[in-house]
Amino acid sequence: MGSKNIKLPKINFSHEDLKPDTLEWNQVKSQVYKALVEYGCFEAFFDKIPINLQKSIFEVSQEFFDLPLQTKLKNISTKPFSGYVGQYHPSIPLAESMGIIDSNIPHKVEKYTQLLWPQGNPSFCKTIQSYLEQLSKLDQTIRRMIVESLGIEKYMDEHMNSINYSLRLMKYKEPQSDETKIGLHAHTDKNIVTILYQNQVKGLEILTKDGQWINVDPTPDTFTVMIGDSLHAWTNGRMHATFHRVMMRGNKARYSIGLFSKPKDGYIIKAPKELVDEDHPLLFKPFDFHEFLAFGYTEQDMKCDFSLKAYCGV
Ligand SMILES: O=C(O)CCC(=O)C(=O)O
Ligand SMILES: [Fe+2]
Repeated sequence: MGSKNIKLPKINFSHEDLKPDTLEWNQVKSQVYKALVEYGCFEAFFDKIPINLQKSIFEVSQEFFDLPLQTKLKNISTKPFSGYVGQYHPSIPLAESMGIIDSNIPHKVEKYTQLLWPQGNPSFCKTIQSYLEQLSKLDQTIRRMIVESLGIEKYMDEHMNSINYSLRLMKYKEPQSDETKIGLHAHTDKNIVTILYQNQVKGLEILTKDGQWINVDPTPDTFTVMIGDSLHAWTNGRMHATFHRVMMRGNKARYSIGLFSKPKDGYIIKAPKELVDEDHPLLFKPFDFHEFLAFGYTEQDMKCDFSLKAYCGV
């Protein structure tokens, strides 16, 4: 049941000088920590995406989804859920998505653009790159604050350098009836941190720890930040990984864009020893993210509520 009363915490990242060791930084950091322990999620007010980029990111996304199916299918990937996925599953026919993996690596976005538009599409390429460049600063600020809050600064460089970014464009068709239809089933993300942005069509819901679904209702300059399983594991359970889903209503298609920080190939996720003690026994055995990801799409995973626990719970 959706609850109308609870609202996600909203945190302002748009101070002029949000730099480590300032009063502003420490204030925002304590809000981030509190929100992530309590909800694993918050809304971030972030003004580094200029209005023209806020607009063009959805324009290029729509341009992509309007391509003929044959063209979209050129972006297929050997990694699960990474390339173009026409339908995640027959039970959620409204959803369609396109992943650009490791999009922070130079020339990756050029390569995807070239594949889809051999004649070139500089505005697609540039829009995706600028969006990634700006929004990844928010991801970095948040992860830095998390490491500081946990008092494990000696792992700062290792943690900051352990990730790559994937960007995923998503479209959910309008339900074409008065009913509410499922857009995406309830799940936790498997990566480190996810930052979601949507055109102004609502649909995202998150589950609170006490089992209430709350609607997320962002504005054009707010982004929804949530913790994935891998960061939950790395922090030995201190950061909550949020269950979320998409419910579609009304007569407008919903477009959303996800920025996913995720461990680099071969990086083993292992909670720092400083976070493990008698009161906080180790929750998960060390694991390889990409192997966990592959497990995530097996039948065994589909049957359990919390696949991380099934995969490597102690
Ligand atoms: O479209 C959204 O807002 C949510 C997407 C999502 O949860 C995901 O891709 O993991
Ligand atoms: Fe998700």
